[in-house]
Amino acid sequence: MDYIQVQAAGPLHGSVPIQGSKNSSLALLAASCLADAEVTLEGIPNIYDFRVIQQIGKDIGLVIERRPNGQMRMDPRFIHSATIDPGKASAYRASYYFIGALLAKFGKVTVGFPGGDDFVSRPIDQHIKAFRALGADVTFYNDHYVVEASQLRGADIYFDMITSGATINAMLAAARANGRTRLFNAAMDPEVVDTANFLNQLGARIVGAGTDKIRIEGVPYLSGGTYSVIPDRLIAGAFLMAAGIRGGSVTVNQIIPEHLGSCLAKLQEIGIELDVQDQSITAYSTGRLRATRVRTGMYPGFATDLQQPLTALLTQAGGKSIITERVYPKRFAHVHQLKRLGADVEIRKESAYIKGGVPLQGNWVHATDVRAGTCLILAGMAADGITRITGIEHIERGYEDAIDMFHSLGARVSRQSMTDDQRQELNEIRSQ
Ligand SMILES: CC(=O)N[C@H]1[C@@H](OP(=O)(O)OP(=O)(O)OC[C@H]2O[C@@H](n3ccc(=O)[nH]c3=O)[C@H](O)[C@@H]2O)O[C@H](CO)[C@@H](O)[C@@H]1O
Ligand SMILES: C=C(OP(=O)(O)O)C(=O)O
Repeated sequence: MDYIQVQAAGPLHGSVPIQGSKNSSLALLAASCLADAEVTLEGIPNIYDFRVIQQIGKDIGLVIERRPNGQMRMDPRFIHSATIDPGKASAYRASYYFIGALLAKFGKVTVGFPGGDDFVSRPIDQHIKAFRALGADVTFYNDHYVVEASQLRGADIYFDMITSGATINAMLAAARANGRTRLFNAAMDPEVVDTANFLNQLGARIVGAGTDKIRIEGVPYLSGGTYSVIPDRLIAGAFLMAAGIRGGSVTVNQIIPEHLGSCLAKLQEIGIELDVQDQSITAYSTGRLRATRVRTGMYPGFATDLQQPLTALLTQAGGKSIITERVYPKRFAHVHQLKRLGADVEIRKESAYIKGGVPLQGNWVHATDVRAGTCLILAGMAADGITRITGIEHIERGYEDAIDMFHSLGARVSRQSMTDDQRQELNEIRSQ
């Protein structure tokens, strides 16, 4: 088994190019099934979830060919099945997009329940509600569910809460439905806008993405084309935070700064200086940070996926910080690991109370999900001694090359193979 080893180093310096957005890529890869011709997607990161999609593609006849520089050729014309293997569907979260993407063409889609980061219960009732509103029947079985509609028809859909996944899925299904669909209380995330832009480039008629009301006129045909995925705002945010934890300067390149508005405001509040350019941001920090209060929220609020690296950062900010998690109120698995490094954090209801400025000490910790992984790498950079992080597979769900990226900034981060002695040490720790 491999683990990530992190040791304290001097200030970070350098710049990193930011990969294409994981969450947008997952939507675009499925959305390509809606096309009636070949599609080329650019900037798709080579991450674990993508490799699962490649296997699903093979099963259903979706041609997926990876070319150099993150370019993907997708040919949906040979899809012969809309049955997604439950095991593969459950290996990641966004497999639910195959329903929206295949329903109009096939009339019946079978798919396993979504997997992905298992930090809390993550219902899909709003996806189901949207499919039913569009005229589909949904039947649940033990390890999969079946969505059927002989003819999807446009409808007005009012989401009970703001959800990016259900907004995108409803948009996919409605793109080729009969008539007009209107989505109310829609998510405004850049990934929603990216999916709408992609579909519109293929000939879809989607208006209003990026606001809370989206109107979709269904079309009978979608052409092929070439499209570049947006950069990953969540990875960019985490690297800017890395500058704060050790001091120094970190530039994130090839990004869209507007996607990071609430994150940038918060980083400035805690004492990180920012130089924002058209497609890059540099964070400067002396390592002296101020405590703050943060509430996560759906876009343009502070992203729940940035809450974990921010928690690591705030363990080093003098004073008391409070992070309130409003999107997934129990998403605090990383806090238990931070405490193993000596962090003083207490969870009460949906909030983490952090006493900052407490020295951290290296230890074995486990990344339970992709963002917990980033949090622990950052915390390890601030800790004395060696921090060893297991659960690399979770980090690889989101990052193409996290270790090299941190390493290139001067961080002492490396991948190591576990020795027999270490395995025994870890077993002893886990049995305590
Ligand atoms: C693959 C992907 O894009 N994952 C992202 C996506 O997940 P995902 O699309 O699953 O998350 P949603 O935006 O749907 O969830 C937002 C909120 O709505 C709730 N909800 C959602 C759907 C539903 O049917 N019922 C329901 O109650 C959720 O529990 C959560 O409280 O957005 C999350 C919130 O920004 C991010 O953390 C994930 O990284
Ligand atoms: C929660 C996340 O991903 P997923 O929804 O794919 O599990 C994430 O990217 O932080």
